Amino acid sequence: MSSLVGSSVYPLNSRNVSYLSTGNRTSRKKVDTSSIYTRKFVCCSMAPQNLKPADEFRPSKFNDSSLNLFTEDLDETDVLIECKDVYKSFGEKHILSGVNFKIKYGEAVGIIGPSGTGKSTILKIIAGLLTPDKGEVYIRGRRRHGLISDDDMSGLRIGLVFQSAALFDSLTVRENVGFLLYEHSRMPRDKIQELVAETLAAVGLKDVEDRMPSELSGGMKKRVALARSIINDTTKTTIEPEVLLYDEPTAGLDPIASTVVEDLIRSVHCKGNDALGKPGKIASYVVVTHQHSTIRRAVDRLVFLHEGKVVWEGMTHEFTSSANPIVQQFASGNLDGPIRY
Ligand SMILES: Nc1ncnc2c1ncn2[C@@H]1O[C@H](COP(=O)(O)OP(=O)(O)OP(=O)(O)O)[C@@H](O)[C@H]1O
Repeated sequence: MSSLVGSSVYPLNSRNVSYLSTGNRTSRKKVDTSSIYTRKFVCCSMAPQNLKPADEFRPSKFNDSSLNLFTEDLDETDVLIECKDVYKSFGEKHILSGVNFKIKYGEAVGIIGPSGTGKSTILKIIAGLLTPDKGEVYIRGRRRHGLISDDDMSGLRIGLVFQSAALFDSLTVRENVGFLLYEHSRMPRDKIQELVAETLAAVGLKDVEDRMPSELSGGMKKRVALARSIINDTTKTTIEPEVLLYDEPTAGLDPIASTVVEDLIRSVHCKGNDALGKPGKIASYVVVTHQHSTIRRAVDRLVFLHEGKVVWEGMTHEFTSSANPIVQQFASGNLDGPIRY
C-alpha cells in the first residue's frame, strides 16, 4: 500500500466532497475527498466522551524499559488493541483465519509476513475500514461493532498513515495539516494556524505552510502527512492515547530516505523526542513493513503473519535467531522452506 506520507483517518462527511473554510481565504474551498473515501468511516480523531486523561490511563509499569518485554500475563488494562480470532475473506479467498494478538500501551510493533498474507487487511480492520467476518477487535476493552463512524467513538484515537502521501492537492500545507481542526473543532483560526506551525516544526519542517503539495519533495510530503496525523485539538480537556498504524511507510524509498522516515516514526512516539525536543504524543504504533531496516530501526516487537494466522511473535532482536523455520526462511530470503510462492 502507500508510503509514510500517510494521513490520519479523517471524520469526513458521508459525501465525496467536503468544503474547507480556513478563514484566511475569500472563499470556501471545495475538496474532492473521493480519492480517500475510505477515511470517512474511520475517524477516531474527535475526542471520545468519557475518556480518562492519558496520565491516568498510562500504566506506571510501562514508564521504563520493561516496555520492551511482552508477556502473556500482562495486565489487561495495559492493552490498547486486541484482535481476537479474526477471520476475513474476499470472495473465495480466505485471507485471515483466526488472527490473535494484542497491542499494549507504549508498544512499537511491526507486522511482517509474506506478500498477500493479510497484513494490510488486519491494519484496515483495526482502523475500522474493514469489518471482520468473524472474531472481534477490542479497543481499550470495548468491542468494536462494525465500521467506525463519527457517532461510534472507540475511546482511542487511531490514525492510519497510508503509504502514499494522500494530501489534498488543492489545499495548502497549512490547510492539509489543519484540515481536521478547521472542519471539526471550535478552535479559533489563529490558534489552529499556530498549532499547525508547531506540529510541522515537530516533524522538522519550517515555513512551508503556504506551499501547495506540488511544491514539496516526496520526503517533505511524508512529513506533512505525518504532521496531519498527529495534530490534536489542544482545547479538549481530556487527552486520549493515540495509536498510529503505518502501512509500509518505507516502501519504495532509498536507504537514506528510509532511515529518515524510520527515525521520524520513532520521534513522534511517546518514548521519543520530536524535532523540537519534546516527547512524542503517539502512545503506540503498528508498522506493516517488508523492509529489514524498518524492522530493525522502527519497531521493538514483531508479529509474524502467515497463511492467515500469527505464527510467531517476538522481540525484534529475536527475529534473526528464531528457530521457527518460517521465520528463518523469511529472515534469510531463502527459496527453500515452508513459505511457498
Ligand atoms: N478489498 C479487497 N477485495 C478483494 N481482495 C482483496 C481486498 N483487499 C485485499 N485483498 C486481497 O487479500 C490479500 C491480502 O491482501 P493484503 O494487502 O492484506 O496483503 P499484505 O500481506 O499486506 O500484502 P503485501 O505485503 O503484498 O502488501 C491479497 O490477495 C489481496 O489481493
